[in-house]
Amino acid sequence: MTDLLEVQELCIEYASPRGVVRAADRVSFTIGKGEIFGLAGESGCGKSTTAFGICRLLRHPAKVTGGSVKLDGTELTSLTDEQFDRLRWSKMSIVLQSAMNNLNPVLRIRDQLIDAIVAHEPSAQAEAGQRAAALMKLVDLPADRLDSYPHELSGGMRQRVVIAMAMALKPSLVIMDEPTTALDVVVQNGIIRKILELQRTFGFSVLFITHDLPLMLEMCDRIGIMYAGRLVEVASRSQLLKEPRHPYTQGLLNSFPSLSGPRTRLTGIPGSPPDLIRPPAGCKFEPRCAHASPHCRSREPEMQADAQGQIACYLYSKEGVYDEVSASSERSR
Ligand SMILES: Nc1ncnc2c1ncn2[C@@H]1O[C@H](COP(=O)(O)OP(=O)(O)OP(=O)(O)O)[C@@H](O)[C@H]1O
Repeated sequence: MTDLLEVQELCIEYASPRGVVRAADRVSFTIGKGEIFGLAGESGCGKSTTAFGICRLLRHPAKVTGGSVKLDGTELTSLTDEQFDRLRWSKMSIVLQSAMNNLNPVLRIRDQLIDAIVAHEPSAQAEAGQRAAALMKLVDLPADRLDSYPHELSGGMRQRVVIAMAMALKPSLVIMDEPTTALDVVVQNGIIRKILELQRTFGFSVLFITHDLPLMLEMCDRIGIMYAGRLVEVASRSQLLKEPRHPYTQGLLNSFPSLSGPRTRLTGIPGSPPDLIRPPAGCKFEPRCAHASPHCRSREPEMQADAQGQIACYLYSKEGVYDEVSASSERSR
């Protein structure tokens, strides 16, 4: 599969009165053309910061301090704001948790859709009204809702409008950060089905973020697991369902009940994530890890690729195995 998005060593920091929070720490992953890629991890691990860094929605005091983001070969980090604005919506669009954050409360839906189209395709002025109506149809909303203001629509309808808007210019990448979290389960299901249908029809790639791990495992082709600002494992959905490898991934998956498998006791993960201002020197998960060895405390494992995906854990690297062997022979002396 050809890569559409290539994120390399992305670093994002927040300056705070207590010190610098490194919310995304050398994050690297790729998303293939037409692929749905998920970012998962506990609250505060840096998922939204990473996504916002990619689509340049970070606000002060957040700052990209290093790394590279390429979309279809174009380096995004060096674009001017003006160049980036041209690319946003046309090549990359964004669907956020609360539709009210995406929509202008004082503009009718029709005007918002037309504005989005004409801002990037000035020549489409004459046909923009028709295109707006077609977009409403695409997300199963009646055309007369074009005359509504956002507050006159239900939460589910608003989110459908936002999805329609994200589709307006046929982008190659859609970033979805908790697109259904604020909605009830039934509405949520309808929206997810719609997103998948549109994705199959248009073939765009998706960067998908949700707290709902079962949903992520259902939707995504590949998933990156983040912990304390670092990606610790990247693997296909089938690999994660069959054999999650990183102790953190295993803990995360054990925190959710399975709807289809046998009933098992939910174990969760003891402890809490580290302070990102003063993270541990070695593996950031080491203080909570049942498999930690002395090596894990002294140096952070690097992400390594193998047949099952990518993993940053000494349990799966020769370096860690050798260290564990020498540590145990020292212990037995
Ligand atoms: N304005 C800010 N100033 C300082 N630190 C911040 C700020 N915004 C976010 N952070 C920190 O950055 C880290 C990453 O936050 P982020 O919101 O990206 O995580 P997340 O994984 O998306 O969480 P959630 O799932 O709750 O949305 C957190 O530790 C958070 O406390």
